[in-house]
Amino acid sequence: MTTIKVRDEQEIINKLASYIEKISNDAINSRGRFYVGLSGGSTVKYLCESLPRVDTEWSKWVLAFCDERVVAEDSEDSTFGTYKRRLIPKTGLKNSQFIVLKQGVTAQEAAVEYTQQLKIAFNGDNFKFDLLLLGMGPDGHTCSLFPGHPLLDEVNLPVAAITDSPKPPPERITLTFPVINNARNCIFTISGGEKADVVKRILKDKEDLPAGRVNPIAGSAYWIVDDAAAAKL
Ligand SMILES: O=C1O[C@H](COP(=O)(O)O)[C@@H](O)[C@H](O)[C@H]1O
Repeated sequence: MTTIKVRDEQEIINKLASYIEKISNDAINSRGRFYVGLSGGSTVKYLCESLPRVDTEWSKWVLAFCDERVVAEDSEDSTFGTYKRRLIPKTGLKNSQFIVLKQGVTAQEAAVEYTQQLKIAFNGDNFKFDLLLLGMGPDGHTCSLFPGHPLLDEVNLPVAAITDSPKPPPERITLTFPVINNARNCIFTISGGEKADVVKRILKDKEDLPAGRVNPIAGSAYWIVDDAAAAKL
């Protein structure tokens, strides 16, 4: 786990852009594709600012979601819907490069169908992302993996449904830890004083909270944290 302390949100955006540029170009040069997982919440804001600056071959990107809300695509809560409106027009990406949630089905059905789409994208069962772009809530959740939830211990399903998310909306799908910790790189972007406590609990006190379980077996985890969020380290 590497902690990168930066001054403010602008520096988070700068740092994120340079990491993404390097990781995407390394992946494209070595394997011809760049597999990336996106999160919702505050990560959207950082990616909408940093990705348009990245010098990369956009056509080689394959984009999935670390978690997604089971809502209509035109809902404010849809993570893909938000990227579609706010990010795609600012980059060379096309809608068709995103692996999106099937509409009009239950969370369980959506998780099964999403798994099928990932099998096609990865050409098999080994879902190895080059990069997962992660956020963390003030309770320590990441993706839609919440403290104390049984999904933290899911070892069989690569993508699981959750219908009792403590943070609305309640119905979501999420990658599980076997896939998260199979990634080559994970990057958290964390800002703001309201996250200072949980940042300390995880990075200093080593408390067992979901975001602290992100520890890729053969990869790297980076925490880009601004001064306010790092205040208690
Ligand atoms: O609900 C969610 O929350 C987390 C954290 O959000 P943040 O706004 O505190 O950064 C986010 O990473 C996840 O994708 C989202 O569905």
